[in-house]
Amino acid sequence: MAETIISTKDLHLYYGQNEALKGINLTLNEGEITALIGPSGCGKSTFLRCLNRMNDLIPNVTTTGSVLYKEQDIFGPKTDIVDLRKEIGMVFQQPNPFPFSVYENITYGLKLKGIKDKEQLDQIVEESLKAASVWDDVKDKLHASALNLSGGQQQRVCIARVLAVDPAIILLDEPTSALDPVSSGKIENTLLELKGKYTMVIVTHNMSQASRISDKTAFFLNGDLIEFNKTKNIFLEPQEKQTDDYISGRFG
Ligand SMILES: Nc1ncnc2c1ncn2[C@@H]1O[C@H](COP(=O)(O)OP(=O)(O)OP(=O)(O)O)[C@@H](O)[C@H]1O
Repeated sequence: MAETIISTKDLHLYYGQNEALKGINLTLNEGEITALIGPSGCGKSTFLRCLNRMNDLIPNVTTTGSVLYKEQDIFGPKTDIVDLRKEIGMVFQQPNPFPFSVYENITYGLKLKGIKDKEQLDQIVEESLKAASVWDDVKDKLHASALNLSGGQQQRVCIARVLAVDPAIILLDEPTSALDPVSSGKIENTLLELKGKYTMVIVTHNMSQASRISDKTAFFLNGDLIEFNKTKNIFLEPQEKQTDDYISGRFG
């Protein structure tokens, strides 16, 4: 039986008066990839950002309900946000490496964690870049600016940066939508290789991407979670008419 790693209970989120999430109950299992799908504006990114309290950075946001990570409510007083975001890392739509070298991008979070030993840093840099399948591309330019890499390479460096601090969960908000098909394919392969070791949640508009890489799929519509099931079931035998309409392109 797969173990639950994070679950939301009656999660509501309001931007001012606008209710963007309307009571979401969702349980994610360790080591699985879950795809969040649904038309634009239905709350996928908002939900994703709840999982590591990224919405705290947005003014005028009210959240009710709970997000239990390893059985503790992340909105509770015991949560250290910096630690939480190391354990639950995030990769964004636009590759956003820091304007430093590749090496410094990867060691940034490690130095914040107090790791200073050069040998240890070198080792984690190599391991993280290898795990993100970008080592061969960058091993000869570790000290050149990450901004000089291609978009796809930058995105894989961003994944390596998240991996370096040893997260449990990786949140990915449309990580390939700004990339060409070859780079997107490389990211997908990277995610498949990381599956099992990390729990991943990916927002995607690309139905074939969701069906290729995810174990489970959650379909959102207007702030509601309409259907959540094994990806195969969602795509082959959706239980709800709205899911069927969406995946067969009748709206959205
Ligand atoms: N920072 C914000 N301030 C105010 N309203 C917001 C903010 N971010 C999102 N919203 C609103 O919340 C709702 C859900 O948006 P969200 O970005 O979560 O949807 P989405 O499903 O991820 O959309 P997309 O697929 O276009 O990225 C929308 O009505 C959106 O306008």
